[in-house]
Amino acid sequence: MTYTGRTLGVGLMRGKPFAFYLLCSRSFPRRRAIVRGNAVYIENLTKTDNPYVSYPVVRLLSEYAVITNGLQTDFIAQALEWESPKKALIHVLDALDYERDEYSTPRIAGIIGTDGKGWLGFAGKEEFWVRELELREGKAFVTATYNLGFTELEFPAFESAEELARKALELPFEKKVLAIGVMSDKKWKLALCNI
Ligand SMILES: NC(=O)c1ncn([C@@H]2O[C@H](COP(=O)(O)O)[C@@H](O)[C@H]2O)c1NC=O
Repeated sequence: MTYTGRTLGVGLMRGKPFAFYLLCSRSFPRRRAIVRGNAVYIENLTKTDNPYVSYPVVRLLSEYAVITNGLQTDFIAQALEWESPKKALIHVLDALDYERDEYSTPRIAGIIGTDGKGWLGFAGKEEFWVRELELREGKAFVTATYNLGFTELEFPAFESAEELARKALELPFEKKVLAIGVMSDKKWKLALCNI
């Protein structure tokens, strides 16, 4: 199995756009996800000065859901008030850049639209990209902080956000901590699942 760190996918299941966030962590496995209103936050439960391990991970807007591995979630959500998903990802990821930690951890970000569109972005030390994606039935486009690049997975079928989060937690990656599932089914459906 591969260690991918924070792993993020966007896809389409039975015509419904979905996103998942799989938090894998070697260094800070004691975390939890908390839902507050239209947002989800990751809270680190061990004492540390590391500024990157507690953050807003999901923000649900009327037309878009934003999911990322850092504080860029809220900046991207704000930028969507005046610009396209593609430009919001380019501007915010370029401005914030990769994390200044010992791994130069990339910032990753995903957006899904209620209309079935999807976007992924990646800001690493050596690599920067933003992709506008044609989502395909039963598949997910996925990226991660480490060792994955950009790939497309066959995603196991699910009926609900709860099942989506459970399936994300079954993906064959190392050191899984928790998963979050978001799908658009008339309104946003959101679920959390711990290992
Ligand atoms: N978003 C997160 O949940 C998160 N967790 C850990 N990091 C960063 O990545 C470094 C490596 O963490 P790990 O060994 O758990 O993969 C940490 O020191 C921290 O700077 C994170 N930053 C980005 O992914």
